[in-house]
Amino acid sequence: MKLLERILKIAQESPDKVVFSEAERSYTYRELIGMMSLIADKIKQKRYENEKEKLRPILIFGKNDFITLTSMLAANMTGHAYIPVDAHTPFERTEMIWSASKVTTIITTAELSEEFKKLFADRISVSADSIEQLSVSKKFPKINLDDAISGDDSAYIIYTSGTTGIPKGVEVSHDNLASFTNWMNHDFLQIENNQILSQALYSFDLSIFSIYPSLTTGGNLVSLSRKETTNFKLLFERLNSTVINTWISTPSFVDICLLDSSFVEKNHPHLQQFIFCGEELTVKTAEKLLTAFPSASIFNTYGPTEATGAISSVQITQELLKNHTRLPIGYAKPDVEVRIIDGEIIIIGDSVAKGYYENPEKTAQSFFSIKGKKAYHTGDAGSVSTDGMLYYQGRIDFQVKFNGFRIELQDIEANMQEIEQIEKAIVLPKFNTQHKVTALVAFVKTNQNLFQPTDKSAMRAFTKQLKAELSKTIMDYMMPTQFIYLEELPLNQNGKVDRKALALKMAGE
Ligand SMILES: Nc1ncnc2c1ncn2[C@@H]1O[C@H](COP(=O)(O)OP(=O)(O)OP(=O)(O)O)[C@@H](O)[C@H]1O
Repeated sequence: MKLLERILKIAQESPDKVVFSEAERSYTYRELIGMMSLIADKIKQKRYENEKEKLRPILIFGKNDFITLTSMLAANMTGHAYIPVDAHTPFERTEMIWSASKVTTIITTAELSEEFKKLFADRISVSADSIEQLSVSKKFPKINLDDAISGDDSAYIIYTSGTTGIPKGVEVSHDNLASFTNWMNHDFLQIENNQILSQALYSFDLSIFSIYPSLTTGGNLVSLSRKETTNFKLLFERLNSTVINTWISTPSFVDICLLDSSFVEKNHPHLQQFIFCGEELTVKTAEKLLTAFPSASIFNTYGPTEATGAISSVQITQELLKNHTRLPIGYAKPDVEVRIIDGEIIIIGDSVAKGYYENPEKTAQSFFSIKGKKAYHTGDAGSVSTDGMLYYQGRIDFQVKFNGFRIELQDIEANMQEIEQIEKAIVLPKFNTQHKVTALVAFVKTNQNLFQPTDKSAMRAFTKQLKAELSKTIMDYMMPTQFIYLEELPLNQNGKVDRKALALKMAGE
């Protein structure tokens, strides 16, 4: 059954059930289908020069809101893949994605500045006002899913930044997405009338953890706007006035929430599970979370965009926390095999995406096949235990040579985070003009109130103590040469620690 058919079935059975909640308004499954069919009609009215053009993906430029979500689904309904681009994406990056994807249809759901208006001269604009047209009729909309994507048709193309800075579009098929969705619906807690947090931008593949499991099980997406995620006061107002059962975010985002004393089980008794992906879940974050929410289940999941969301998961228990300094990333989902080849995690099977859109060269570098099955080089170092538990050991491209020694930067970070006074640490190499590493710089967020940022002598004393402590667990040649203390580590728009911003900071020092 197509994913959209599953969503339609739920909508027909429970049209008045709430499917999506924003701060100001909620929407029902009937409105979801109504809005999809309204946008699909607009797409169908577009004239194409030839049949090939007609099949090209649709770029959707908008915020995390109901009209953007329904535009994405309408694209799939009319047989197109969608390319989600967040409305806050800088113009140049948007232009790069627009030209790399060679799209002919663009849907915009947010207000556009003049330069964007010019770039998207030929666009379908969808505004929130159209929803009001639907409210007039209470009849269930007629909808035809004959043209909807299925099988190996592409569902979406998500552009990741890529190490070169030129965006690469990961092309994910309907069946990739169905495999992920089925796994999510079976391997985690099954909650009736699930209220699922939808916080990740649609342009980040963490968003599929919320969208598809929720829509295919009759859940409600509790959607946080950018205004809410970037404003502490608004964020906690919203969180404290909303019921959430399933939490999905990066570990860095939950770290922010844990800063507020209101983020505890007493105030959120319905929050039953936390699912993390996208970056390393540290022992510290997991411990704090289990202290704040002792009855909740915490899952660490792992996967790159190229393998559709996540491919492994494990519940983080007190027992695991006791026995590990670096948490495992779990057991592979049933239709995926993980092998470690030359220290690198290789993912094989149904989750592996189709490749990089319109980029055969880059596709050939990372995608290959093993015994007729699709396989992907993750670029992550890892190991597997005899019982199949997967361990992550950092990005291979985060390995550097310093004074002749091969050093894993994330290994230093993990050891620093073991130290009680350190919340989070990021270690970056400093290069000279010959691209040789000349120093290792550690950016450190300490526990609150350890010392005043202006108190240089307290800072020096702490650095000395820190080095002494660290020298018990890391080799001399791994010791960072410089320690920079920050009140907060910057996050990128996907809610992961922004290493690029830190590197720029370092260059400016
Ligand atoms: N549970 C986890 N623990 C440790 N690392 C993780 C975990 N989940 C994901 N990752 C890291 O995130 C990577 C996948 O992230 P994603 O697909 O978003 O691309 P990215 O490389 O971070 O982003 P971009 O290419 O846009 O810079 C994985 O390859 C892995 O390095």
